[in-house]
Amino acid sequence: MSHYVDESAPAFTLLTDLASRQLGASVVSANDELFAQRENLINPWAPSFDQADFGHKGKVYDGWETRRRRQPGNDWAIVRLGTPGVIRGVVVDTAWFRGNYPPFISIEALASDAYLSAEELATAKWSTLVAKSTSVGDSKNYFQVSDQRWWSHVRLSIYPDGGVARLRVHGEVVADPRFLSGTVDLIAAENGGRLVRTSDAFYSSPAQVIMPGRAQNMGDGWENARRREDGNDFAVFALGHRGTIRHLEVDTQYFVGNAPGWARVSAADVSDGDLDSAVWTDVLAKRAVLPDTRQRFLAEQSMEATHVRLDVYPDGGLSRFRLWGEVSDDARAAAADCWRAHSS
Ligand SMILES: NC(=O)NC(NC(N)=O)C(=O)[O-]
Repeated sequence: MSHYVDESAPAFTLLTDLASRQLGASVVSANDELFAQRENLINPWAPSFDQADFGHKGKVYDGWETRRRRQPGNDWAIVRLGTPGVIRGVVVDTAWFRGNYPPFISIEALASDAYLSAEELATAKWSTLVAKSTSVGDSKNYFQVSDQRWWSHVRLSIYPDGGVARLRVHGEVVADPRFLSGTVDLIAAENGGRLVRTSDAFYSSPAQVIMPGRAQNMGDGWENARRREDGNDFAVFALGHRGTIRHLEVDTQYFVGNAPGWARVSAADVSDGDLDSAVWTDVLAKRAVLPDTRQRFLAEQSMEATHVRLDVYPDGGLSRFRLWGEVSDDARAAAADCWRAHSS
């Protein structure tokens, strides 16, 4: 599940993929999927292709593919996002679809805090985020979005038919404030936590360690390269909302021969936005950690924080990182304002 970083891609691709299966998204419905199943659209890994792989219905593709259309109209698929969010850009990846990609696509969205059925979605009111636009085959097609509202579902339309390997919907999580009460994971992507800096994401990105649930394998965590120079690897995360950390989880499961020897977690209140002058305070002083073990620690400091820095020594990977605590009252009020202000 490697989270490769493409330096030439637009900046919005560094934001959370709200449509990823890793975040809990699903492909609710599609009008056709004869050649290849719609669920492939949201696989977190890069699309693959096997020249020799044919099934009963034709060439096997790692994507969503409809039949050749013989009637007027167009094909579509609907994705329920893993969490609601403001969408900053969309990637329609037609990897491996060369003679069967859709020449045009469009993206619409809707916002609902209900669990809408496929039937309800079919008759719902959709807003256009990307008007009908050209797409090319075997490529990542990037579309910037400037709308400021939050959305819960997107509809990808393809004209007239064809195949799309992946749909990535990048943006900022807008957490439902009703679920920010009590003890929550302040760094969880589903609560708005996000990676802002890292020393090295050679094999896979630290953005994965804040995804929901347990890691499925080593590829579902953060793995840097073997460090051959001085220093140590690190990742800096913004918490979804300012809060007080009470206990932490440093989970090295699946990292058997490549777990860090030691880890340290420090926190800062960067409410002024100046990360470069942040003053970091240890919430977990540097300590030895075990391989392949979910380790829980009490926070050594009670302080309000907006950002957290995870240092690993000298290098090494983690599968999950959790920071349990309470969102501060003013941050929860701000989240409620954001939920209301951005709703459509
Ligand atoms: N070689 C193909 O990909 N052909 C067809 N698609 C599949 N999946 O077989 C088609 O017509 O698009």
